[in-house]
Amino acid sequence: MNQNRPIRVALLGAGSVGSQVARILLENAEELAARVGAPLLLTGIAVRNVDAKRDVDLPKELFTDDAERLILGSDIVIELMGGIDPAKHLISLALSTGADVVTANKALVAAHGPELFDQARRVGAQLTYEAAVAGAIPIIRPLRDSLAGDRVERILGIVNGTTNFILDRMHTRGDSLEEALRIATELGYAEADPTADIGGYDAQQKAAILASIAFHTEVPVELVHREGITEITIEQIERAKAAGFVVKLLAICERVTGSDGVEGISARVYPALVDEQHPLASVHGGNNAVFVQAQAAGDLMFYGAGAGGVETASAVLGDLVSSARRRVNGGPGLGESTHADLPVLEVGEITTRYQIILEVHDRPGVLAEIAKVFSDFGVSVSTLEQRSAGAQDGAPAGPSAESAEGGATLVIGTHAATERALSALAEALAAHEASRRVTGVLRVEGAL
Ligand SMILES: NC(=O)c1ccc[n+]([C@@H]2O[C@H](COP(=O)([O-])OP(=O)(O)OC[C@H]3O[C@@H](n4cnc5c(N)ncnc54)[C@H](O)[C@@H]3O)[C@@H](O)[C@H]2O)c1
Ligand SMILES: N[C@@H](CCO)C(=O)O
Ligand code: NA
Repeated sequence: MNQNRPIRVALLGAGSVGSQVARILLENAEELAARVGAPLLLTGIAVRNVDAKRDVDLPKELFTDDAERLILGSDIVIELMGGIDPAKHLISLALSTGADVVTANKALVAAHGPELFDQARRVGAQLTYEAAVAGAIPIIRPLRDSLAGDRVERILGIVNGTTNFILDRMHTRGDSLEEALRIATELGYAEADPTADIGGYDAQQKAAILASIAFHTEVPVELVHREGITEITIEQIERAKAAGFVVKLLAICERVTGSDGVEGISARVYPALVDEQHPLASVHGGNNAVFVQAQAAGDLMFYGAGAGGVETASAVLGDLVSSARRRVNGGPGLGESTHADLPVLEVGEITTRYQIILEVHDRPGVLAEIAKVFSDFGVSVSTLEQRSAGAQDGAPAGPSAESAEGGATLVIGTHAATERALSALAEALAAHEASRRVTGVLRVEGAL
């Protein structure tokens, strides 16, 4: 029998995630109490509209539209409303009373994490956010605790379920981006405004959070280079497939040395070609995976559901149990360490590889002219494939209508070079009089 007083838990938000958290809290109350050493008492659920119809049947008397009142007197506040306002104010209010806070709000943690962590530290409270990155997959805690004695070198993550679902559908079924997004939204993966997903903003926030923890450095979200998937075409996907690649939206966080020899870090998000043999290539649907390379541990892969209400509720409840145990047993709150304070280098400084698909005039000397552009920019070609108009390569459409009148398509893979040199090269190729059209420029990541 449990002798400890109940832990008072307030829930803010009862949407996809919040309603599942409430359901599990109520259904598994006995088991959770046994694990914590005290009952977890759900004191209320703050929502916008108490009468709204919900997918999960929860006791009506728990609902309130007065979040501030609910927070006062709580031991732990779970924020699952999303957005910056009023979530930030409410979390700050909760921390000011000494309550621990659990949140899944990556937008808030990425933009205002440091000030909230500071506030938590000052009052000896704990602010945890396992669900904010890669949903159900344990990744925050492994990076912060399990790998705290190692040196993380690189993280390569598929951290947005919506875009992974879309790219996977485009790759495996030839769906359009719009059609695949519609289904991802129905499945509850997409953000309220799906621009956050397809524009890469959600992954950018997650990359900022991952890089901050992995490299013990505050990484402001605006220093994370971001490109979304809105420009990706079925043609690019098919070309990638024919060349043995898949297109994935990657969050990449790594230690890098800048051109001036300064050690720093890079955090960036963009769609990239991944070799079909790479473990990240087999991450399908709305799943996420985070591939971590650490000095002593070597390669680690964390894989599972990165989105979805009930799956994400698992991560929220894990944080809740952690805070509740601390309430029962005492001890300091988990804190963030930012002692390394490494500079975040601009994307131009990083080294990567490109695959460029270029439609050129099919006439003598074109290859030599194109090769000269590469050498002018100091970029070396690693693979070159030329396809004449109408060649069967498994790719649809391929050469444009124009190229049927005597054009050819070049698929050029580069060796590693700086992003600055590669992007200047791609621009010069597009402007070159031998070229008709650049149909695709994608980085190649995840060398095997
Ligand atoms: N859905 C997922 O798969 C997923 C996965 C990981 C993280 N997250 C994060 O979890 C959080 C919640 O996501 P969700 O999908 O459950 O959202 P949702 O839109 O389904 O639910 C939001 C809930 O918050 C309430 N709410 C919003 N603004 C409010 C306000 N001003 N006052 C009172 N109540 C308010 C709404 O009434 C609703 O009950 C977000 O931060 C999201 O980024 C979601
Ligand atoms: N919209 C997000 C939800 C999980 O953070 C995604 O698709 O991954
Ligand atoms: Na997680």
